[in-house]
Amino acid sequence: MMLQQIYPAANHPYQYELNKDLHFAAAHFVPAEEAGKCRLLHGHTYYANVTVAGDELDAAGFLVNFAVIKQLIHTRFDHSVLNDDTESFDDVNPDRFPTTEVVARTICEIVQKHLDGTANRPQCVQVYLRETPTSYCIYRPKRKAGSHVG
Ligand SMILES: Nc1nc2c(c(=O)[nH]1)N=C([C@H](O)[C@H](O)COP(=O)(O)OP(=O)(O)OP(=O)(O)O)CN2
Ligand SMILES: [Zn+2]
Repeated sequence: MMLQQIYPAANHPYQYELNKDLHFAAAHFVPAEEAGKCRLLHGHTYYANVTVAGDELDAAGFLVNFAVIKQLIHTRFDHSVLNDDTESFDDVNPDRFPTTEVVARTICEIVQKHLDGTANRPQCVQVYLRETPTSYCIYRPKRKAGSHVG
């Protein structure tokens, strides 16, 4: 069961906004000297809140099915070693190390890729990702020219 929590509001111009909480267990390491003990393989239960917004609903009256958001992320990352997911992460480029920041951005990108293929094309405007009881990151994609993100 998820802890019910109020998250920081995403700034966007849309009429509808939905939020999906989900969690997954995963191991990772951060291959940087600066990461200290986190250079060693260790695990977390990640708690994510994904925010999707838009003006148009689909044929079911959804912005996007909550279950689809969970399936996209949970199936991909639950009980995985993030560093082994070479489609999203690598151990050479810091912008692809599986840090909280990069994992949050990656979740947003995975969700947006799905949304871009839907008829109503809503936007993933925020991903809140908690890695430990004391550490979390919020990723908000920048507005793209010609879109309403942001
Ligand atoms: N900006 C970031 N800093 C750190 C990240 C990260 O992803 N982004 N990751 C780590 C470690 O992977 C670790 O899992 C989390 O670190 P930390 O919050 O320091 O964990 P602790 O439980 O030791 O923290 P307490 O303050 O004792 O609760 C490190 N930094
Ligand atoms: Zn960690």
